[in-house]
Amino acid sequence: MTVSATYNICSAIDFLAQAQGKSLPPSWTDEIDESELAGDVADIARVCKKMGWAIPVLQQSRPRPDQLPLIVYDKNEGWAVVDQWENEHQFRLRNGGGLKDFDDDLVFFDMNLPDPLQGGKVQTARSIFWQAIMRRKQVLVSAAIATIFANIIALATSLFSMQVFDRVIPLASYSTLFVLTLGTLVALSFDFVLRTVRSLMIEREAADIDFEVSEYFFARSQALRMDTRPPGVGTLAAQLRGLEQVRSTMSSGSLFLIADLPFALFFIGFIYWVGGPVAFVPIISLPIALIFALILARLIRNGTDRAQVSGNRKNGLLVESLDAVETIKASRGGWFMLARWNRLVRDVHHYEDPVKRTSAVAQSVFSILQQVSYIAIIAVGAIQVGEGHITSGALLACSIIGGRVNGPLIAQLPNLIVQWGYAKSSLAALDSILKLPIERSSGDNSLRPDVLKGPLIADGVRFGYPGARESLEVPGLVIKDGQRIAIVGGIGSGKTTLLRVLSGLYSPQSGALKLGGLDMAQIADDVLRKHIGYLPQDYRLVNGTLRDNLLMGIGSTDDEAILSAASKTGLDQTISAHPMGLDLPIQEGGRGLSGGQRTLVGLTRLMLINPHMWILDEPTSNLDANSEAQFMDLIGRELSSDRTLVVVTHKLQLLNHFQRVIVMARGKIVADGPRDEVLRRLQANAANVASSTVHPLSRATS
Ligand SMILES: Nc1ncnc2c1ncn2[C@@H]1O[C@H](COP(=O)(O)OP(=O)(O)OP(=O)(O)O)[C@@H](O)[C@H]1O
Repeated sequence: MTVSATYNICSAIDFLAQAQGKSLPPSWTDEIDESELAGDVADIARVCKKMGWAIPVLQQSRPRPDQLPLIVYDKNEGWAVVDQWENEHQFRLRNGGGLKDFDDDLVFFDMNLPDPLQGGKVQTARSIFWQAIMRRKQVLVSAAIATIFANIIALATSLFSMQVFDRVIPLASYSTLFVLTLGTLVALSFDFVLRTVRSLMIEREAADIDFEVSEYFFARSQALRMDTRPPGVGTLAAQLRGLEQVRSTMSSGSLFLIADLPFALFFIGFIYWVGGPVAFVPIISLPIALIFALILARLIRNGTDRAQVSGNRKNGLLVESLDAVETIKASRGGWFMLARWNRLVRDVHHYEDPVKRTSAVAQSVFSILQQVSYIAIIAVGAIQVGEGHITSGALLACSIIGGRVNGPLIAQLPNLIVQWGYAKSSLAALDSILKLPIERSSGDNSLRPDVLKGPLIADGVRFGYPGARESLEVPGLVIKDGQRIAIVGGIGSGKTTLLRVLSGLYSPQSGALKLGGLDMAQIADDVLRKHIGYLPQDYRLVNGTLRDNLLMGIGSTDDEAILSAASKTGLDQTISAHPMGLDLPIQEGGRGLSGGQRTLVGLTRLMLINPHMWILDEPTSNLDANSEAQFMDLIGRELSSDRTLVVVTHKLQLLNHFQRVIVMARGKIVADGPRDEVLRRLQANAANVASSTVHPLSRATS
């Protein structure tokens, strides 16, 4: 053993996830109780079982180079991840690149970690639910077996009544009654246990399925490509909330009725056995009920779809009006928003009311059907008893079991169908989210170079926002390592769009972006984000503490490092001014800090990440003169000369800090070169329009 770079099983799995380019939930190890691990080779199976992952495959032979990375267990030293063969006898380890000797006692595991996005394959919402259900086949089979037994036991009460009527009452045989009563009670307790166990099993699995499916959809919504994201955030959120509808339909008690449906045939068979022609009643009434159910499902389909769409838009409007309440109040837009709200509420009712009416009528029809079928069983049964074909006990048994066929199933069918109608509409809305393209996969195929150096080149790049005219056209742009570039231009000239595309957040519709000679679209997301730090114009914070916001996506960093970075950006004043310091609470929507303070948070984050390339969108627009001077000082002193800096600014006085200036107009680069040369051209243009009061930049670029 050359280097003893071993970890416990959890950190080895973390390293493997890194090697496979998959991201595990940050707190996944919280689910593992250390005391459940024995510190032996079986720990890997214990962890996987606990996490619900596939049990890793034991590698039987000496690993081939193409099979790496693998998790390796050494009985003396514990767990590690081997990345590649270094030579015939040694492996290179994942962390720090240490070496490990190969020996026959090492145990290798091929572990396929789950990817929340399953490789980004487009699926339907239905198939995602279905896969999650099928992964729990064993539980479902057990539940089905419990259902079979519970339904067979259900015959006990009817057989009991039959025996009491036919044997006990005529002969006053109380000892028989005692035995029968006891036997039936025992059968009923079995029935109770089986049904309870079945409910608990299904509920537990439904919770697991919910966890798995909602994780998938949340991850998917986060991974949506920024440029193709639907503009309505509230509407999108409401579409995603459709999951709740599907889940509640799935886990509702009504689902058990579906499981019980096949037993209706079994019960009809029983009625035929006990009551002969009495069975014709449920044989006729059951299909009638099912046909009514299908008609109801068709009738409400359109209504649930439209009510769902209007409901989602209503939610979108609600989110928007609460988010933009300041603007709405300041511009007295309350009535305008209220009018839109009322229209949407009316729409929802317009589509929902027919669904409710149809379902109410269906409920009455089904209730009548139930009663008619009961009366018919008694009537037909009475004739059979009268003619001596069956006993009155048999008639009683038939009426009890007839109630099972026509009872809860028929009574709840309309409700279940309406629920299912909404669930189907929700699934369709979820499908429309699944059809949206997602960011580059972080899976196995992404490139994860150890060193990412070299110019950022935009070649024939074109980008347009959905539904908008082309916003950006860059035939050729080269940003070399270490350059300090300022981007200027009039309002709406495409500066922000250029930064979004250069930072890899928005993918161009055509052309290519190359970073260090690699196609940027191929570089793994986490590698790219570490290399390129982007500070948007309006830096938003998320609910949590200031520390959460500073460290989101960075991992654990000690407070000393945070405070040191904060002192460089000027955020330290905000931290020290608040009694809770780094634990200063940030409210939902990122409220709690001023615009300037938010920018400082973003800058401090970048200081902590220290990316190779800094792309900043108007970083000083919210800052006062002091903070601006501190910022310029920061980029002058703290940013080493190999760091690249691309900054959009409207402030001409900042240009002194940059060597190169790019001028944009109408989505195109209209000037690009050394600062002084470009400034001379801008000033010449400005002189031409000296009489105008328009800002020289906007004039020069128009
Ligand atoms: N999310 C969006 N959806 C549709 N069009 C957009 C979107 N964002 C920007 N645009 C359009 O793209 C064009 C360029 O916008 P961009 O934000 O890049 O301009 P800018 O130069 O950064 O402006 P400013 O100086 O005002 O920040 C504008 O015409 C704008 O209308």
